Amino acid sequence: MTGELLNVEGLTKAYPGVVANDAVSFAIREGEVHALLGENGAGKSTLVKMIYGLVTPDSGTMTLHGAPYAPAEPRAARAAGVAMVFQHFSLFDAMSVAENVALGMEHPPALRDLATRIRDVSETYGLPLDPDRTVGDLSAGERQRVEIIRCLLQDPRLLIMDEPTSVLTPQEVDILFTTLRKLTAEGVAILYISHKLEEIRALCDHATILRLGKTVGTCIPRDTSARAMAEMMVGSAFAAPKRVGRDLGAVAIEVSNLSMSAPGQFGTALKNISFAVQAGEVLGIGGVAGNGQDELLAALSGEALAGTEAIRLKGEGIGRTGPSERRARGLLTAPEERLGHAAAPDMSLIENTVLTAAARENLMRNGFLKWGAAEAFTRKIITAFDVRTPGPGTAARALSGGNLQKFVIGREVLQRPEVLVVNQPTWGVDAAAAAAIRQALLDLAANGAAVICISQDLDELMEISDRFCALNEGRLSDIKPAEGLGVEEIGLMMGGAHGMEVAHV
Ligand SMILES: Nc1ncnc2c1ncn2[C@@H]1O[C@H](COP(=O)(O)OP(=O)(O)OP(=O)(O)O)[C@@H](O)[C@H]1O
Repeated sequence: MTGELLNVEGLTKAYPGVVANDAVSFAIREGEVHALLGENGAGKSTLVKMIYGLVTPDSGTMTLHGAPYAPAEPRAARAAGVAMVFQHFSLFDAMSVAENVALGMEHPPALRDLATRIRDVSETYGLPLDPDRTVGDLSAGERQRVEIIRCLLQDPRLLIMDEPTSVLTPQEVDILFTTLRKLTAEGVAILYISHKLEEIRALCDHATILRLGKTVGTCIPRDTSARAMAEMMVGSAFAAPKRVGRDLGAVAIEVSNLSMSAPGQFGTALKNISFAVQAGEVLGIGGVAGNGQDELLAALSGEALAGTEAIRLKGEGIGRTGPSERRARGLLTAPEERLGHAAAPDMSLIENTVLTAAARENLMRNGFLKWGAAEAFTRKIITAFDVRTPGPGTAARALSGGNLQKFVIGREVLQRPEVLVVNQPTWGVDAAAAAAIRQALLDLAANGAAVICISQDLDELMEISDRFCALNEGRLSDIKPAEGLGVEEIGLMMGGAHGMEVAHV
């Protein structure tokens, strides 16, 4: 089980203004879980895309099982035994699990045979999944299993996983890790990208660390602390977020008996939600994604309209007020999905700044854009939030995931909101940058803003929230002070709707 599987030698890939991978070398052995660590923009995705045939290196070589390996496209990589599970799943909601799996196969068997094979793989690897279910009805964890099973049906020798646990409940993470350990016991190697360092310590045998496109070191995660790994990534020490004592002011936002029907077949209805947040306070809303988080954010942002009095901003009913008017009045939001929703992929960062900041930052005059002012504000975001990019004219889609996330949050924080609502503010963001974003949210509250943080990351919520509640199937739990809240109590508040799943291994 210790033979070398993949050897990467001097891989280089440059994009305009940045060398994403600069002579990267490392090796993966059969049967090991190998972590790829690095801060946002370090070059992890670019490296795995080259291994999977999605990006062609400018120079460098790879060998797989000792033979030259240079996949021109993913199909060639798959044929050579390399599979990849992406961060964003490419599944069709209206189709069944088996139909979705068939779509990703070169030569799919008859659906009935495929369903049997899916059941077999699902049993063997402890990944509960019914091939006949409609994908739109599945939780994020179950959707991921569709992708994993699609990969396993190809009998891979190397499985690449890009941030696989960011959408999973703790129980689903356990199921996934059990599956991955089974695979490695059979000699499959796993290349694992994640910013969750404790998970890496629990799962991975070796780690390679990238910084600014170069390999800067390796470590044995089990023997290295999470902080030491984070500091190897950044190249220096960084501060954990600090809370300062805060005086709470008047109620800034109040939601009363907010009910809304589900926006579509696969959405979640909001049921009688009530809460109030004072100036200077951080309210944390936990829960597994898909329990009404997006719908609550849409109701607060004004993308979905409620009854006038269902949402009150500084005492005034705004439930039927549109997004621009709410922004003008100081209620700002940053949705979860950064590409497409929070940012337009093909537009530059400057244009993306204008999309949400035009009114509050005074970036328009007589219907014309004040380009200089927009560029200056964009530069301010880039500097204050350490967004790694060649410049403000870069298209949003060219940023690494974590850097775009820093931009999206920075753009709202710097507009001095009176109420800020964020959904998964540090999704895909490295440890140091996540600490900086959390600090920015705390600072905002310290300066008198009311902050509502919707997140699946319980550690994050405990770190910054004054009070905590959870969304479960569109209902909000009781709201409790975050300090001293135990894991068990939090579990009860989350309702366990998706948490009781047990792997039949
Ligand atoms: N298609 C592209 N066009 C231009 N620049 C790109 C492109 N893809 C990546 N880059 C740049 O290459 C660098 C490395 O990006 P990459 O996505 O590999 O980082 P990463 O380590 O995966 O980051 P994250 O943890 O944020 O996902 C970044 O500076 C990024 O902006």
